[in-house]
Amino acid sequence: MDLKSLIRDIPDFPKPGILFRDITTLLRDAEGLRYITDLFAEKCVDLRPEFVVGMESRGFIFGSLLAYKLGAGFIPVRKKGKLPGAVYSIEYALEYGKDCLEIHQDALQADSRVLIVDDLIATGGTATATADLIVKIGCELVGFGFIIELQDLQGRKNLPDVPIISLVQY
Ligand SMILES: Nc1ncnc2c1ncn2[C@@H]1O[C@H](COP(=O)(O)O)[C@@H](O)[C@H]1O
Ligand SMILES: O=P(O)(O)OP(=O)(O)O
Repeated sequence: MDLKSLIRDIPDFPKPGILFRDITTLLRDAEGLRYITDLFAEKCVDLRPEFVVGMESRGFIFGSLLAYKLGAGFIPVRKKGKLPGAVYSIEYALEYGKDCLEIHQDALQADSRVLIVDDLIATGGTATATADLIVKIGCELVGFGFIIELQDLQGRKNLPDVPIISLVQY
């Protein structure tokens, strides 16, 4: 399947100079959604995660689908102030700005096998920050999974040395 034809490019969003890779057009295509979910699961199954951690908000969509397929639990990492319980927080740099991510302190137990999932890796700042949270809790980071990888930005070079899976590269 030609996945790139299902991903819409929107120039200058959310600010000038950014070419936004819009996955909503992939999500609305039933065949494309099923195909990418099955492919993602096939590529990640050998990592045997007990939990998939997904970042707000597009990471929730693909992370949940993947967790379901792999028989794993799903844990949301959210933007500042969204989670109701006690949290661990971390600040991080985006391709277009700066933000803060949080995870519930009791969401994961030390030594759990965790796979981090987001829709896209650009600079790797979001994924690195999430990995720092996971490692701080004492979990075993088994890998990263992304639907899209922006290779020019070389984000994977900034990530810890674990398997990094991406399905569509630009
Ligand atoms: N070009 C982009 N299109 C869509 N989404 C993007 C783009 N660049 C970044 N994002 C979102 O930001 C994070 C990844 O950025 P990092 O620089 O790797 O931290 C990811 O959640 C994307 O949804
Ligand atoms: O649009 P979102 O919520 O997926 O967030 P971000 O652009 O920070 O990835």
